[in-house]
Amino acid sequence: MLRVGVNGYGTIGKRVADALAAQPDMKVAGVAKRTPNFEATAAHRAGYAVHAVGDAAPFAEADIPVAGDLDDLVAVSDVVVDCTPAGVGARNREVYEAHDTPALYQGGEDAEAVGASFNARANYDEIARGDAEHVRVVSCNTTGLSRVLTPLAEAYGVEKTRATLVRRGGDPGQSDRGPINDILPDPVTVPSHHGPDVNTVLPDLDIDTMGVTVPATLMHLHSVNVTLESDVDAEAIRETLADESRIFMVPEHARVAGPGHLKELAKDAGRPRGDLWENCVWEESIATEGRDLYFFQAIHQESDVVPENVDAIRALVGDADAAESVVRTNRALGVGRFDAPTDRVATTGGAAASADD
Ligand SMILES: NC(=O)C1=CN([C@@H]2O[C@H](COP(=O)(O)OP(=O)(O)OC[C@H]3O[C@@H](n4cnc5c(N)ncnc54)[C@H](OP(=O)(O)O)[C@@H]3O)[C@@H](O)[C@H]2O)C=CC1
Ligand SMILES: O=C(OP(=O)(O)O)[C@H](O)COP(=O)(O)O
Repeated sequence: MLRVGVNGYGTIGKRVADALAAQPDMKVAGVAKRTPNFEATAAHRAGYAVHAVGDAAPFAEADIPVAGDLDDLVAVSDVVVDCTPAGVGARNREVYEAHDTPALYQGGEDAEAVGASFNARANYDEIARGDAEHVRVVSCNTTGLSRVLTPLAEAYGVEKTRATLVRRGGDPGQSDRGPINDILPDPVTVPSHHGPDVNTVLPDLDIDTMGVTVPATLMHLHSVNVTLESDVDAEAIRETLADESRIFMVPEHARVAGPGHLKELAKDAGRPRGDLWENCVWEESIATEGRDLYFFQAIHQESDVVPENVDAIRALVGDADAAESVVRTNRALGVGRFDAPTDRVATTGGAAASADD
């Protein structure tokens, strides 16, 4: 049983902790946080040992028992998943190294500084075979691009990818970043950092990306053009992507217009926090013109990296291979499954859809 510490219990950290707790081969050794806010209370109520980073007194005032400090958490962890804000993880590395404890970092950390980057579909085996002790799980947009481009490259060869990322302005809970009322080239420099970030896990891929930030919070939206190495028809692409466990092929009959509907679908299906761990690719958007492929996909930035963190732990210290880990992670979380009535609509058309047709 792998004991995993989670340092930083916010948007990503709390989701990673819950995903780890669901795994048959892992347990949450504890979580660390600086301030005893509502999330710290929720962590305590979820049964996670709460460790205080810095002054522990405010936790006592908030009736949150403290199991120790960050050092104490690392001492009882086989692996630590750092989910602190961008750039903070790099500062925590020395604590993990002092305990000789392998650690995962998130996409906000500098790829060069961490040294190795991870995406289960793109490079699980490379990380598992390697000797990296500190690995960065690539960010949500890079996760979404890597997951879809890897199978396309494997099946057809990819000559060039061009993607425009319409990025949400901030997460629903990030009120300090709003209110937002603009449309920004972001970054205004082209290509954006996303292409090189994809190259940290797919080094040979020729990809250019552009970023735009908009007044939205629910999901990112990608407009993707891939020039393949051979002519292909849209049906073959649909079949290839439908085989990917972490790609949800949004069917036309579901009448999903955008992230608003997708989040409703996830909540109706009883997903925790309305999370969508999968890339959401609109089936009807898939179009081909000779060797050129076009499609739209939506990425739930708060959760698509969560199963990746679970797999990255096994790649780092576990004994499972890529296929085993992904199956185990997906099964424990319910990735690719929508249990409520929407499941019938999403997969087979079901009674609801036929009534509408
Ligand atoms: N949100 C997103 O859309 C995505 C974020 N990421 C990446 O994930 C990482 C975390 O982001 P996110 O979860 O959104 O950030 P949040 O701000 O939501 O959460 C950060 C957490 O870390 C805690 N924290 C802050 N400083 C420290 C510290 N020194 N030690 C321990 N805990 C600390 C914060 O609470 P407190 O201050 O109370 O301790 C909070 O619990 C970043 O690298 C980000 O780039 C990746 C993909 C998507
Ligand atoms: O979109 C993200 O990063 P990315 O666009 O750099 O891949 C992550 O969701 C983090 O975004 P943020 O830095 O706007 O919180």
